Order: sequence, then C-alpha cells, then structure tokens
Amino acid sequence: MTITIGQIEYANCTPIFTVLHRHFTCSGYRFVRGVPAALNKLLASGDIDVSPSSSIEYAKYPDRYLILPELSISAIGAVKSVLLFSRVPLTELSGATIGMTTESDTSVNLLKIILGKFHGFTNRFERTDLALQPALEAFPALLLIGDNALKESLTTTDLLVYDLGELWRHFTGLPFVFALWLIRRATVRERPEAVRQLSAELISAQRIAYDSYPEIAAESPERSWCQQDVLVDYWQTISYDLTAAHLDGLKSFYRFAAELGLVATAPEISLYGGSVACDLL
Ligand SMILES: C=C(O[C@@H]1C=C(C(=O)O)C=C[C@H]1O)C(=O)O
Repeated sequence: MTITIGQIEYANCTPIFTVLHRHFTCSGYRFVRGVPAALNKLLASGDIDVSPSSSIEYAKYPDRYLILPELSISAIGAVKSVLLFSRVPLTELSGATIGMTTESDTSVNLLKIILGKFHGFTNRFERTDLALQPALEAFPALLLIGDNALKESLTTTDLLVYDLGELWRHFTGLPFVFALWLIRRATVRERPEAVRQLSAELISAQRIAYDSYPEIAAESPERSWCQQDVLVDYWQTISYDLTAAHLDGLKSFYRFAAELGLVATAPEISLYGGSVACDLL
C-alpha cells in the first residue's frame, strides 16, 4: 500500500525532495504538492499520511501525530523567508490591522506572539491572498512566507522587512521550528515497516542534501527566479535539524501559543522511533 507524502511547494523543501526522488526508488510513495496550510488540512483529515507540516499543527492534534526525528525547517536567527513587510517601523504597529498570508499556520501565530506577548501590542489580523503592493494599500504591514516572501525580499527596496526568525531569536535566544515532519499515528500502526523505511530514507536524504546544495540549486526549478548562490545561501541559512535546542524552542513556542489561547494546551512532544532526537529529550 502506498504512503502518501505531502510536498511543500517552496524552495525550502527542494533539497530533501530532490534527493529523495534521485537516490531512492519511491515506488511505494505518492506525492501531493501544496502550500503548508493546505497540506496541514489534508494531514488532519487523513488524506495524506505524512508531510512537512506547520509546527503548530502538531499542537492542535497531538493525539493524531508523531514527529519524525532529526528533521525540521527551523531558524537559528534569520530564516529569510518568513517576513513582515511594513510601511512603518514595527514599533508603530500597535493597534493596526495586519495582513497575513493564507498559506501559513505557524508563522501567523508566531507573529501574534511577537506582537502581543513580546511587544505588548493589541492588533487585529486579517488573512489575505493579495500580493504585496495591493495588500499594503489595505494594511500597514503584510506577513508572507515561503517563496513569495523570498521573492519579494529580493526585489523590495522601499519597505521595512522584519525576519520573524530573527525577532524570535532576539526575544528568546532559542531556535524557532517552523515545520516538523508529522506522520499520522494510524499510518505508523498500520504500516510500521514502510514508515521505518521512509523515516530512514528522509534522514539519509537530508544528509546527502546538506553536502550537495550547489548541485541541487544548479538544476532546481527555482533557478527561473533565483540565482544559484542565493538559493545555496538560503538553504545554508535554514536549520533542517531537530536537536535538543530546537525542541526547547518548540516547547517555548507551544507555551506562548497556549498562554495566548492560540492552542488549547502545550502538548507533550512525541517523536517517532528510538532515534537520537528521542534520547535528547
Ligand atoms: C521557513 C518557512 O517555514 C515554513 C512555515 C510554515 C508556516 O508558517 O506554517 C510552514 C512550513 C514551512 O514552509 C517558510 O515557509 O518560509
């Protein structure tokens, strides 16, 4: 039986999926492409089995998922693709209605924590699919993630740009985990051998990818809009690990989210398998 894997259609996932497709047979896998918020919904409903997912998705339904070890999409400081584009300095945004992409579930909550908890602001937030320029006619600031954020940052000159990974680091000193690889507990129960294989292949793919960013970038679809060295630099900026420090950052995020009522409770962290990351807990 196939395992259905969500594939985030952003440059941040290109390295691991490129290597997975090139180095492993993948005959037992089916891939479903989408933006994070859409893949989160498919995972929650059981239409896909496993996916790199917004980290907040785990806190919403901890009973449904396990976290695959050693993998994440995180920032230790800047991340370069989770950006608040603003017409005014961030300190002047208290009371404002802020536009937020519909593609994200984690970063929208991170923004609420940064403004509400760290700055003590009161804001309203509105989801929008508007592109940057029209959005900034409706709102003083807009949150974008993924390729849209990266693309706009490469061309925008007349706006203030705040990197949410950097802001989180400034206030907490911790890494921020934007995405976790979540697998449905039901899939682990029903297909234990296939899940063991997939987990091992993903860890291998990640390691191979680390050593081959320039080659992956040279042939990547993102080359149509991004220079090879910019892509390599972007991938080197992202932290794809899941260490004890990452888990500390994740737990802090969940605690703040619970305090602000963004999730019901800060969940226990349950990792799949007896991996290194498990031992670090
Ligand atoms: C760093 C990023 O991390 C992501 C942010 C997500 C979110 O905000 O829900 C989900 C998955 C990741 O793609 C990014 O998209 O730029």
